[in-house]
Amino acid sequence: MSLSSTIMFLALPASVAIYIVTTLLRILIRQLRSPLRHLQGPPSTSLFMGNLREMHDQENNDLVAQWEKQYGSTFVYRGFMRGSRLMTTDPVAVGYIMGKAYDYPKPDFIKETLAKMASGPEGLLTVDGDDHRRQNPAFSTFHIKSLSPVFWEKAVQLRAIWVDICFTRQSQRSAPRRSTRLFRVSSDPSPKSPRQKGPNPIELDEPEAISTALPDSSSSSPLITSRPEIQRSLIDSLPLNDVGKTIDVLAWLARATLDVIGEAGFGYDFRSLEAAAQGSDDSSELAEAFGVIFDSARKFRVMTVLAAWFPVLRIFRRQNATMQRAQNTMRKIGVSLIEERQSMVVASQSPPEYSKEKPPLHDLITTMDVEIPETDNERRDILSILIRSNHSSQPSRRLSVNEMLCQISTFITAGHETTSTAITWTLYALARALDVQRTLRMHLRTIPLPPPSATTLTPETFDAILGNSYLDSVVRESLRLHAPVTSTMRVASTDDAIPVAQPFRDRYGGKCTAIHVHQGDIITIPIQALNKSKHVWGEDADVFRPERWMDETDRDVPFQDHDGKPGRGQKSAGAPGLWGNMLTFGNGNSINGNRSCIGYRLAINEIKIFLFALLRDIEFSIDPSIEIDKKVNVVTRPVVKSEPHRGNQMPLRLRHIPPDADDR
Ligand code: HEM
Repeated sequence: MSLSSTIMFLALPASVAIYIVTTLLRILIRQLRSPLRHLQGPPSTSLFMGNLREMHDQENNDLVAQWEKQYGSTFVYRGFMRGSRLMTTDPVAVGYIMGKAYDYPKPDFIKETLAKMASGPEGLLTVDGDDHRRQNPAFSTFHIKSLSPVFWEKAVQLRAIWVDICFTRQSQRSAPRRSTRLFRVSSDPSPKSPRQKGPNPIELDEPEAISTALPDSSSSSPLITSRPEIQRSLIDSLPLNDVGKTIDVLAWLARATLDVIGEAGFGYDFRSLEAAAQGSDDSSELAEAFGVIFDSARKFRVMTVLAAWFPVLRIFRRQNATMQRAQNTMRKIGVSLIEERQSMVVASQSPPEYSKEKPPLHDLITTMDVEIPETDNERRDILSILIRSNHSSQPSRRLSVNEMLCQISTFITAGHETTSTAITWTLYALARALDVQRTLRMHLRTIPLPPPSATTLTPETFDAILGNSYLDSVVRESLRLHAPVTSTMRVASTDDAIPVAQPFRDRYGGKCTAIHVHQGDIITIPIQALNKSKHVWGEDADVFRPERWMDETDRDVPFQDHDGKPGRGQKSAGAPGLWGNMLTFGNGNSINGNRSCIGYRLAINEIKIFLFALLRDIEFSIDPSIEIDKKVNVVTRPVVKSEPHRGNQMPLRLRHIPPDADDR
């Protein structure tokens, strides 16, 4: 071999080795320079994974609360390669970090996972700095209340399907299994999992124990129509069934909330409920495509983590043909939705009013419920409103087509499983607390239904539902105890000293009055642990007690939700949150970066309207021997502890309670 070919032969491995060594050195030096190394915290249990493995079960074993007890409110745990990561439950520190979203953005590996999870690199969830500053105002003009009929229609459709499965088809065995790859709702999509073989996600394996959720597809019941008047008139004449049936409510709710976000987000009919109710694989093209992308991104990939440190690895990522097809489909449908809305806006608004500026940033969240003028032929979905607002803003501030496309997938990613798990956890909490469920039902029954001929509820009825204080307390309490997003992460973009409410001790016993961080340090905000903190919520912080939100004596801290309504329920000052002084929907500061949830009002209204439709005359209970665990994969979903192989599920028993029956 000649000298030059020997050099060539050695050059590649040598450069790879140099690249790896320098990157590792860079990581090591950064860790050695980080002031976080002086903080106390649990010993690392693995060289490569630090404490990450034990953290996998943190929502079930109160790990953060235990660490907090041992090391105080501010401490470090170890991440990949044993890097120190800050964890703090100090309310001032959390408020400071969350309130400076542009100085403390999401770490790259989180943004990348979210982007891959279909929200795209240019959606609101993933953009930073000026792009975020420019995009965020576009979301300020949702008129959430005008979406109530959409929530009602889907809630009633779901209710009718459940009624059909549980009360009118009892003698019938389940329909044959059908294969669909859409929304397996499984936390373990490995090939060994029984779910992987392809049964319908809402069909469980033991028909005797848990009813398969699919009705006989050969006889499509009128109950699965989405026409509310037909459903309501049938509901009241249902037979009382004392035994009831058990179904996996999570899988059904995932479909219902997908349909909602399709309609409310961009006027698209996913037909996901309808398809499942008819036992068919034939849901919409977009639902299929999103399912492919979302399922694949949800899988934990070491490659994604490694690529955060070794960016060169990104070029080796394989994009298989199915994934490519799914992305093309999403793009094709997204572009046609945008074009259709754009031409409607141009037709209704000419010439465009370029002079109108967007509202100043600090008005954004507070204006979310503002009435916007709408003509009959204007669509009210979020995309249409976004396009109208885009059209009338200065050209330099407009969203590009790519950015619009990313918002479509952002709505689906951020607004669908968050809400379905929130409703699921609420039904679960109510199933475990039947007395609370009875009280809630009593309150819901005081809200009159319109005559059977009505196609939807009146604005007054929607107002009565959304303003019902017991329902509001139940939803707040459930979202406190069962936050669908249980933690979030930030990275320090500069060296900083984070203020704290409580001084804490470093590992040498020294007193610290601020948390010093170095650029690049990673921070975890333990949303669930903060929501359950005994310092804030009292000794019964772990208990589902909606009354805590109604009790005047509990409200000793003045606080306002971002929409100006009085914040309620906190015993002492907790971390400031967007809603109800809890971090379930994150938090932000309109001046230094607001990354709080733009969909929180939509989600709350949707949850309330679903609960109203489902709980008025159906009782939800759970077999007391079933233990439910939480499993985090971006969103925190339930699993049956003894059946981890079945993936995510929430088997609840449904019993019909006629309107005039005493439901005890
Ligand atoms: C119960 C339901 C929901 C929960 C618990 C929830 C929770 C959250 C949380 C915790 C954040 C902040 C994440 C962080 O700072 O790291 C967030 C952000 C966000 N949410 Fe939600 N969300 C819900 C429903 C929705 C809905 C229905 C939509 C859309 C229509 C939505 C859209 C978004 C978007 C776009 C962001 C990113 C905002 C930004 O970074 O500027 N969410 N959500």
